Amino acid sequence: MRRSIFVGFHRAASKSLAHTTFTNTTRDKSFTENNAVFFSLCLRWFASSSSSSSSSSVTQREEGYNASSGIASKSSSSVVRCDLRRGGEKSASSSYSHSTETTPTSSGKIRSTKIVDDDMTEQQPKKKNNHVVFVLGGPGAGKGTQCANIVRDYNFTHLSAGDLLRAHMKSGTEDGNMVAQMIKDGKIVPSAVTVKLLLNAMADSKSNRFLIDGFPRNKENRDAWVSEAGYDCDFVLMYDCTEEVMLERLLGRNEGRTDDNVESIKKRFVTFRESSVPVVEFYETLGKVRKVDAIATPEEVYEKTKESFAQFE
Ligand SMILES: Nc1ncnc2c1ncn2[C@@H]1O[C@H](COP(=O)(O)OP(=O)(O)O)[C@@H](O)[C@H]1O
Ligand SMILES: Nc1ccn([C@H]2C[C@H](O)[C@@H](COP(=O)(O)OP(=O)(O)O)O2)c(=O)n1
Repeated sequence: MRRSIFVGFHRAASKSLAHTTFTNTTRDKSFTENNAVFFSLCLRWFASSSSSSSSSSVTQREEGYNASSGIASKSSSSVVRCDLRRGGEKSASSSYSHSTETTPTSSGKIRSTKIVDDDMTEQQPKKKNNHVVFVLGGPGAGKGTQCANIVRDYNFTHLSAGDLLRAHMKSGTEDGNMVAQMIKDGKIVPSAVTVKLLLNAMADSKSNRFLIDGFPRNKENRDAWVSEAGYDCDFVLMYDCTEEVMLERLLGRNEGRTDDNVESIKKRFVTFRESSVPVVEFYETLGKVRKVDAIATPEEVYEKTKESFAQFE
C-alpha cells in the first residue's frame, strides 16, 4: 500500500515537473522556484503521511473507493490506463477521456505487472455491488444452454449480447440494418452499440447478478465496457469446444437465425479465433478465466460449470 501511494506521489511529482518545464517562459528561474515550493509541499505531505499508521492509510483508501470520491475516481482511472497500455491496445486517452490529473503521462513509465493487477482488483468500484460474469466460447459452444441452468440455480439475470443485437436489428432503423448485415457476415458490431444495449438492460433490471453471454467478443468490447460501466467482470466463464463439434451443433440449432448457415458459421469461426481468443488470453493474464470443457453432454458440462458458482449458493 505504501508503495502504491509512493508511486502515485512519484508520478504526480514527474507530471508537475513536466508541466513546469513546458509552460514557463522564464524557464530556469521559475523552474527552480516552483520546484522548491513543490518539493517542500511534498516533504510536508510525506512527513505527515509517514506519521499515520499504515492500517489507517489502508482504511482511508478503501473508504475513498467505496465513496466514489474525486480521489477515488482519479486513482481508478489511472490504474485502468496502465492496464490498457500493458495490453498494447489503443492509447489510454482515447479510451478514457474522463481521465484526470493523476493519469500516467506519455512518458510511458508503468508500474510492475504485479502492482497493476493488485490495483485493478482493489480500485475498481462495483456499482450497486453488481456481480458480472462474462460468458465466452465459440459459436455453438453451448453458452446459452448453460446460462439457462445458471439462471435457474443461482439467481442470475441472463443478458445475451447476441439476443439484444438481434432485437435491435429488428428495429428497422439504419443502425438496426447495419447490425443485421454485420451479424450475417459474422462480424463484431461496434462496441458503442453493444455496450449501450447491455447497460440499458442492466439498468432496467432489479438484479445485481448478471451473466453477460457472448461478450466481450474482442478487446475493443472489453475496453468500452470498462470505460462505460466503470468496473470489470468478476470472472470469465469460457466454454472450450472444437470447431467440428460447434459446426454440427449450429447446423442442428434450428432457431431460424440468419447466421446459422455454413458460410456465415465459417466467418464466425474466423472472427472468434482472431478477435475473441485474444480477449480470453488477456483475461488469463489477469487470472480471471474459468475454463470448462464443452465437449460433453449438457449435464456433464453443467456439473463442471457449477464449480465456478459455489460463491453464489
Ligand atoms: N453439451 C452439448 N451437447 C450437445 N448439444 C449441445 C450442448 N450444448 C448445447 N447444445 C446444442 O447446441 C446448440 C448450440 O447451443 P447454444 O447454447 O445455443 O450455443 P451458443 O450460445 O454458445 O451459441 C443448441 O442447439 C443446443 O441445444
Ligand atoms: N459482443 C457481441 C456479441 C455478438 N455479436 C454479434 C456477432 C455474432 O456473430 C452474433 C451472434 O452472437 P451470439 O452470441 O448470439 O451467437 P453465437 O455465440 O455466435 O452463437 O452477434 C457482436 O457483434 N458482439
